[in-house]
Parts: sequence; C-alpha cells; structure tokens
Amino acid sequence: MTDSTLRPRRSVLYMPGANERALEKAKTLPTDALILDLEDSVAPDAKADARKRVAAAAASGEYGYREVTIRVNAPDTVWHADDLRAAAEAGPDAVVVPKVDSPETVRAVERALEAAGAPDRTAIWAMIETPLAMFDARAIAAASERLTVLVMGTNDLAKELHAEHVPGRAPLLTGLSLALLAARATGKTILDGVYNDVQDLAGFEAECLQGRQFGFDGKTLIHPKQLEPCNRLFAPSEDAVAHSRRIIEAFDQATSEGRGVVTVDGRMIENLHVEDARRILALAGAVAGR
Ligand SMILES: CC(C)(COP(=O)(O)OP(=O)(O)OC[C@H]1O[C@@H](n2cnc3c(N)ncnc32)[C@H](O)[C@@H]1OP(=O)(O)O)[C@@H](O)C(=O)NCCC(=O)NCCSC(=O)C[C@H](O)C(=O)O
Ligand SMILES: [Mg+2]
Repeated sequence: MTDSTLRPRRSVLYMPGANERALEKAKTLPTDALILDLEDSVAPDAKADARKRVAAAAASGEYGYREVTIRVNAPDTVWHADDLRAAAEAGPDAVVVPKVDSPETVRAVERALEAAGAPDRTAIWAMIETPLAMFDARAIAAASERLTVLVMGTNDLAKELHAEHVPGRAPLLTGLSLALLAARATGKTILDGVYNDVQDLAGFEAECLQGRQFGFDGKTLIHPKQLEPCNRLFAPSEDAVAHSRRIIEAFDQATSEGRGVVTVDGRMIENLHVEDARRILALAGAVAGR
C-alpha cells in the first residue's frame, strides 16, 4: 500500500471562496494544496455565490499539481447539504469537513457524497477542532477509507477551550498530540492549524518548526507570504537528507558484517532508524519532483 504521508502536503493554503482574485492567483502560487473555503471566511449572504465559484474552480483543472479541496459548511448548518452536492458534482481532490465530532459524521458525509455521485478520487479531509473530536479522534480517523487527512482547527479549538493564543501553544498541546496519535495509528496524513498573524513571519517560522518537530506532515496557511517558509521547513533539509544517506550506508555495511547495530556521528542506529531514514529520502524525492 502507498504511504499517503509521502505525498507532499507541506503547505495547504485556505482562500475565501468568494474572493475571485485569490482563486485566480492560486493557480500560480507554490502551494501543495488549496482549500477553497465556503465556511468561516464567507459571509452568509455570499455563500450561494461562493459555492458556484469554488465548484467552477475545482472542476476547471487549472491548478496544475496542486491538490484542490473544498471546505464545506459544518454538518449542523443550512448550507451543508447543498455544499456537499455541489462539491460532489465538481469532483475536487477532497472535501474538507469542519467541526467533525464523531465517526458517524464522517460516514454521513461519505453517504451524501456517494448519493450525489462524487467520483472515487474525491477524498474526505476531517477537521479536528472541537473537544468532542479530541476524545474520538482515532475513531474519526478510522471511520472511512475515503478519509485521508486530518486537519487541525486551532482557532476553533482555542475558542472552545476558552484558551489564549500564546507562543509555544501550551493550551493546545494535548489536542495536537491526541490528533497526531490518531493520524499515525490509522495511517492518515495530518496538517497543523493556521497562524493568524500574517505580518509575524518569525513567529510563523517558529510554529512551523514546532509542528514539524511534533510530526505534522504540513501546515494550513492563510496568506501567500507564509508559503516559502512553510515549504522550506516541512521539506527534509539538505542536512537531514545527507544524514539519512549516511545512516543507510552505515547500516548496510554493518549488516553485511553480521551486526544489527552501529553508530553514526556517535549515535546508535538500529533498523528502525533506517526505516525513518528511507522515509525521509522518499519524501525528499517527492518534494524534489515538485
Ligand atoms: C488574511 C487576509 C484577509 C489578508 O488579506 P489582505 O490584507 O487583502 O492581504 P494582502 O493585501 O496582503 O494580499 C496580497 C495578495 O495576496 C492575495 N491573497 C491574500 N490572501 C490570499 C489567499 N489566502 N489565497 C490566495 N491569495 C491571497 C491577495 O488577493 C493579494 O493579491 P494581489 O491583489 O494580486 O496582490 C487574506 O489573506 C485571507 O483572506 N486569507 C484567508 C482567510 C481564510 O480563508 N480563512 C478561513 C480559514 S482559517 C480557519 O478557519 C482555520 C480553522 O477552521 C480554525 O478553526 O483554525
Ligand atoms: Mg475552524
């Protein structure tokens, strides 16, 4: 089975579905994926018009290598069913579902997409952004084979927790960890939440680094300025690639001499480190293919 986390999803840019200029601009931006938003960034009066725009954009085939996804409105809203029908007809790479609280929500979305004739290629990306979702994250992640990606919604999570946005994100760390454990336990990709201060690139880089160190596959973004640092920080660095090669060579050499453990740069290397080194090289190769 192909490891879905080896598809580069370093940068995943949201854009308001009502913003025609942003939808056009996205065709040239170096983002691995796009989330055409119908939820929070679109005013109630603009929802119907935005739905038509994003459906046309998703069906256009004009976004090249970029994955194109549509974020529908939440399951308990009046727009949800119409959004799902429009998305199913447009056939984006994925439908992003906000406020997923239970595995049943995922299964209901899957049934609605299939009833509306969505192609098999249209995946479900579930947003994990409520306290209930944290307690059920593993079951949500495992609810459907169509579900390929978990997306952190750190603004909603902070709101629900009555937490403050602070450097280092201490109030959110339990939720981030639970969602990561769920993604890794079920073999799904997981994306970190957005950084709201588009002027503060140093703070943004620090949060990208923290997300990468935790194990996130990439980060969701709100502004084109955030693309370059995000792509750089979520790709394996040259040092990481060189180190991975050294690990594989040293271990191959040790194995040929009948040993199962070796040191590289003074650190112990066993088979599991070799597996991780191979994953890093495969990801670096996929990123280079971009
Ligand atoms: C945050 C913004 C409102 C800032 O807008 P603005 O001040 O207009 O930006 P700039 O003038 O600096 O824009 C420069 C050019 O870049 C284009 N642009 C800006 N943002 C985007 C974008 N996201 N995608 C594509 N292109 C973009 C502008 O059009 C300008 O282009 P040009 O005129 O040709 O120079 C704005 O960036 C924005 O709306 N961002 C996205 C907001 C959004 O989608 N929010 C919803 C998702 S976040 C969320 O809900 C997460 C989750 O649910 C949670 O709970 O955490
Ligand atoms: Mg949200």
